[in-house]
Amino acid sequence: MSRCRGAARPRGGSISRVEPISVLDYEPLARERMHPAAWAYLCAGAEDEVTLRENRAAFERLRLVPRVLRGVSAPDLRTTVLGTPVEAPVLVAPMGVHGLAHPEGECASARGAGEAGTLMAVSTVSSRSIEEVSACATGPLWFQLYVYRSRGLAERLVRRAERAGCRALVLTADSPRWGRKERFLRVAGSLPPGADAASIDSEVGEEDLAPAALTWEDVAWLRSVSSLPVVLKGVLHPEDAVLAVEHGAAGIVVSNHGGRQLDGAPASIEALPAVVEAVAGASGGRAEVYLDGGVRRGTDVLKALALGARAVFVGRPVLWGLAVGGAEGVRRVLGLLRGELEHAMALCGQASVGGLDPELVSRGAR
Ligand SMILES: Cc1cc2nc3c(=O)[nH]c(=O)nc-3n(C[C@H](O)[C@H](O)[C@H](O)COP(=O)(O)O)c2cc1C
Ligand SMILES: CC(C)CC(=O)C(=O)O
Repeated sequence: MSRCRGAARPRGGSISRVEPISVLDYEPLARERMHPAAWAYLCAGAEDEVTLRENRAAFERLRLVPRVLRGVSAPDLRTTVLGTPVEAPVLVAPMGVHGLAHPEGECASARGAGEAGTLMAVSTVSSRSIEEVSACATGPLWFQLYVYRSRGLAERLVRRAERAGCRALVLTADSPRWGRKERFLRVAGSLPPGADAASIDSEVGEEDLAPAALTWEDVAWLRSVSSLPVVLKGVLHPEDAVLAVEHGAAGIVVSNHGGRQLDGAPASIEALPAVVEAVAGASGGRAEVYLDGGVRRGTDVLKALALGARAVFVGRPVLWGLAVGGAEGVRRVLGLLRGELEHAMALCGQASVGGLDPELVSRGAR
């Protein structure tokens, strides 16, 4: 399979554009620039990639029902996430090893995100250390934490993230073991250069680096070792969302890890409404709910916001932009999504991203 997704793209015609005009235009350009094994790793979903495809299909099944004659000429996209202002509710998802896409790795992505006026979540398995990324960053950072069997490592990472100025800890909850990325396993046994995890210190052995089977007590543990807000990533069940709130999570990312963990899990946009409702009941609206998985268009962002997400995280497209144009490519990908969101809001008669009506979204034509 040559592409991450199989949707038809315009063929033939005499017009060739130098500049990509949508996020999806970056995908084939990125593929040309990346090592085949790195590309397979980036694209891969788990096993049959049912959930990977479903993330997109579920967005495409939803319809936006516009409101008219509302005099909206310049929608306001600005919002805050856990108190941090961002220019638009489109954030950079934590992803490992950006060095596979560009030699500057997360340093370039963090600059691109900052220049786009948004925040980036830095993965535990970043190609540049958290200190290096923080030194390059021009915008706010969160730190994504994988808790391995070595709790000492987790605590050291938390301290370093705090010292590096990260504003929240994103605890990934959906990975008690790594998903089987068969698309990658078929083409390569290992990753090409650029895949070293620079923040993992040399004090830990290979066996300490297996993921831990976490429990809710570990959320309480994380809160006890840091005063940073904790965001729980990888929640799909509304009862887990309630438990997250009860254990002190300040935010929840409704996510199936971009279809890379449990194949057969629901699309995140389908899981979102029930989680939003559960969190509203459990926290009185204090905990923020975010979504990731399959966001490729401004209209996807608008659907997620209307269904109750405060912001979305974008994964693979950021790495496509990074592979194509370094920091500038990341800025452009985020800028395209932002521009499309603004356009979609104007067409839907929506003046601001706060308090969008769920009625804006329908499951079929009215
Ligand atoms: C190459 C790659 C690496 C990833 N690494 C991490 C990671 O280190 N930690 C994590 O919590 N999620 C990781 N994810 C999952 C993303 O945070 C996010 O959930 C997913 O990419 C969103 O879906 P999208 O790619 O369709 O936008 C990774 C995803 C990809 C594609
Ligand atoms: C397997 C991990 C080390 C990185 C990750 O979360 C991912 O590639 O999806």
